[in-house]
Amino acid sequence: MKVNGKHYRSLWWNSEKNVLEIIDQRWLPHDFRTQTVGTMEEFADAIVEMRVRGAPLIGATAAYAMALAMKIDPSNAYLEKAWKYFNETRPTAVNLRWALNRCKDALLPLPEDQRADAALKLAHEIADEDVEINAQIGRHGLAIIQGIAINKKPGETINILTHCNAGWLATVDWGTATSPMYHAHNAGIPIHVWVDETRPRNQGALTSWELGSHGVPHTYIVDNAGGHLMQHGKVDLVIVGTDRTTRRGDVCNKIGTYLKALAAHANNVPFYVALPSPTIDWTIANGVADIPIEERSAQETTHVQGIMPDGSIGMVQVTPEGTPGGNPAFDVTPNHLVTGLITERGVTPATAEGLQAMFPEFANVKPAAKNKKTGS
Ligand SMILES: CSC[C@@H](O)[C@@H](O)C(=O)COP(=O)(O)O
Repeated sequence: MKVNGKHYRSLWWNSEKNVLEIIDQRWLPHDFRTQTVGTMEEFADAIVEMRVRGAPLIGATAAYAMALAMKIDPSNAYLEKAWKYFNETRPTAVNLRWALNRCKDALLPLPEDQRADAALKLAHEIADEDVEINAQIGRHGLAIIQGIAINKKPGETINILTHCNAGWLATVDWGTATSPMYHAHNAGIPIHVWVDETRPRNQGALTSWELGSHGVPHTYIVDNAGGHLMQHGKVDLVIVGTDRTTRRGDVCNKIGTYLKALAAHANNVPFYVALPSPTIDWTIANGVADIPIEERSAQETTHVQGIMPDGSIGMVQVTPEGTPGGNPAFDVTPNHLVTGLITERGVTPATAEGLQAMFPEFANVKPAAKNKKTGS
């Protein structure tokens, strides 16, 4: 996607310096800063501190992290150590484990002297695949938006609500939930996006920045406005992303998504979830019982970052001194509240049968004994 007229992915390989470059998302939307990531600690920190964030981007970053690990030490022991080290960075987005497993499975059979090159090649492949997957999600999501447009008057705007940032910043490019929006906008369909602010980290500000850069009309709203807008017919559909989808179609996404799904259900508003297949955890069915929910620092709830009167980026406290804050970062929306899952292969009902029909190669994955704390 474009930033000040220049095309960027959310991460890219700098072949002159032989390092990964990322956008440090902690400073957005106020400042566009890029950063090179060249050590194991920098990779882990980038994920933990949410310099990179969003399930698919976390997965792609982890693949580059494994490439670095293999450059440092291509032994089996270091491969296992790196897998464990990075797998513990964030617990909920299953794309992290998916990417680490894919790297491990591909690298273990290789002789050690081939692993560093193979790992880097694989990381590039995972990043490129993510872009293609998200473009496909956009094409399938576009068909849904076109279906809604048919029932509108010519030129009438379609209002879409989204939560968090499941945009190009959360992926390598296009985004998941935003990809149908970009495709619809590019196709000349008049859309307008209600952007939930998404407390406590305000990922909605990232979504607003993205949509604004691409010229997509949007309005930033407080998290609690969605139900009211739906009651008054001001939302035609909801599209959100997901960090982990179970094999029966329960979806785990940024905290507050569940409330949007409940409101959508009560108001007959279609509620779609856009996801690349690496976000599906085929080993679990019941998302509420089995998906590990990340609990982040209370400071993310008691403080808010923004532009200070002197133009610098600063943090202000919004609660009385010493107020305890609770910060579960994700929630689970049960499958019966989901109208459909928009995947790279098409749109499927959020059911075990629907997902298995779309991805038959995973039909026989065995349920794993789970460690709910780590999801592994
Ligand atoms: C395409 S991204 C889907 C999800 O990862 C996104 O909606 C989300 O919840 C991101 O959470 P974050 O905590 O900002 O990493």
